[in-house]
Amino acid sequence: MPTTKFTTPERYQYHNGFLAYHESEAVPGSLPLGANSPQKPPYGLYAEKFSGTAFTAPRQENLQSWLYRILPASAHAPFKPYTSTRSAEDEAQDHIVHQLPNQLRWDPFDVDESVDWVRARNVVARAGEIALKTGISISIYTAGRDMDENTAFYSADGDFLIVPQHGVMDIQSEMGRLLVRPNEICVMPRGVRYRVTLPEGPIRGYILELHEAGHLELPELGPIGSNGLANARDFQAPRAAFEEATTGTTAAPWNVIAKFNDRLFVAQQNHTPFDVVAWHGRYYPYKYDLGRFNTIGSISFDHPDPSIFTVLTAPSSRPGTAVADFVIFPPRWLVQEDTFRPPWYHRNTMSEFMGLIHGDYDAKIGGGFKPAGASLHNIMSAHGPDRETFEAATDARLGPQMVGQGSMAFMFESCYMVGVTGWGLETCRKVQENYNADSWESLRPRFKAPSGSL
Ligand SMILES: O=C(O)Cc1cc(O)ccc1O
Ligand SMILES: [Fe+2]
Repeated sequence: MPTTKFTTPERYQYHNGFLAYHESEAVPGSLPLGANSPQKPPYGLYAEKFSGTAFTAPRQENLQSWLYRILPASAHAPFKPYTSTRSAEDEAQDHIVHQLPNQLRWDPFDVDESVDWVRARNVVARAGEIALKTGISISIYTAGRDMDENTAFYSADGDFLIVPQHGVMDIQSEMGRLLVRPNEICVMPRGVRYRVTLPEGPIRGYILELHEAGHLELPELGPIGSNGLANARDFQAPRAAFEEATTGTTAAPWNVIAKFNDRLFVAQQNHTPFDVVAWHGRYYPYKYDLGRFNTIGSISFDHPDPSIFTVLTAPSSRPGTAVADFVIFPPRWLVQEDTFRPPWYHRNTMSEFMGLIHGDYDAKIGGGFKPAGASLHNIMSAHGPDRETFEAATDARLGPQMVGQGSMAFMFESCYMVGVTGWGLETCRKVQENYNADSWESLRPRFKAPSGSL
């Protein structure tokens, strides 16, 4: 099978390891020795602490970094609302959340080439309260333009788990540069300032926004042992890289755009935010190549729970119950004997939002679930293979079988009931009217009572 694994172009340099403690210096000697905040940090840099968890969060969960930069992030004018191109009524309409028990499926979302990363996102499903640090938002992003020169963006609303479906993202962040391509994912933590450019044209993809306090983790491996699924060494963080600050009256102004409680604000400053010469800590953006996922499955019988495909999980306070799991369905061999191999028909106490990066999803061979589309099976909304998949799997002669070749479906699974936004239901115009009819309503009873039993 070997799945394609990406290599790294020379221009990008990474540290490897999942939430490992990294030290990164763009200029040798710019990290202070044996102290975080000496009276005079090396080379006249300012020291800045960047907290991703409460100061007193338990050691294992505690994510903080120290940044050594030319000017501190606070050196900017006050934030003002960022002007919107749409009316307040339209925006309000798009954000209303509708709780619905229906199974939903969307055709591929259109790319809006007129916007950049700042305006790229449309929330399709949501739970919780951003200001209380609870819940998640699921968005579709599309863009056709680089972010303006001298512009940086950050979100105070939570970590972004970015799942590109189309197009390449070149991300210049405070901590360094990341190249993110479809079949890779990127986690951009709350607060990190960054600028997105599109070296190969338009982009489209999905974002899981984690409003909940806390961060994505690797799942426990239990009896699997010490390796498998997403391996820690395959997560890549940027190495420190900086631009010279330009200060004084000749400096071009910079715009820092903040997403704050789902509203955009802008503040001006006369120096680049990308002036971090060195950093150390565990709070930083990172990326992961889904082609490196070590997929594990049944080698005997029955269809295992999809939790074996979890890449990252954001735990709730209830053990084993996730605020959000990011689960993938990579190419894999199926060998189970006397088994209905696709997913079972099921109802789930968790909500399941699915997307498709490329290829076909093996539980929906009847068509209709397409790359750049999506589906939502909310809490206790019944679902499972479509009729075509059911019939093919029931009648198949079982032998070793490769599924998902050239394909990558994924699921954001959450313990929350997610509401569908006005944008997701109406504005995007992608909801499939015939999802139930096309998938399940044509299933016929196959029950035959044994003779003499009635
Ligand atoms: O519904 C789906 O297609 C996702 C899914 C896949 C699987 O293998 C088992 C359970 C499940 O919800
Ligand atoms: Fe499911």
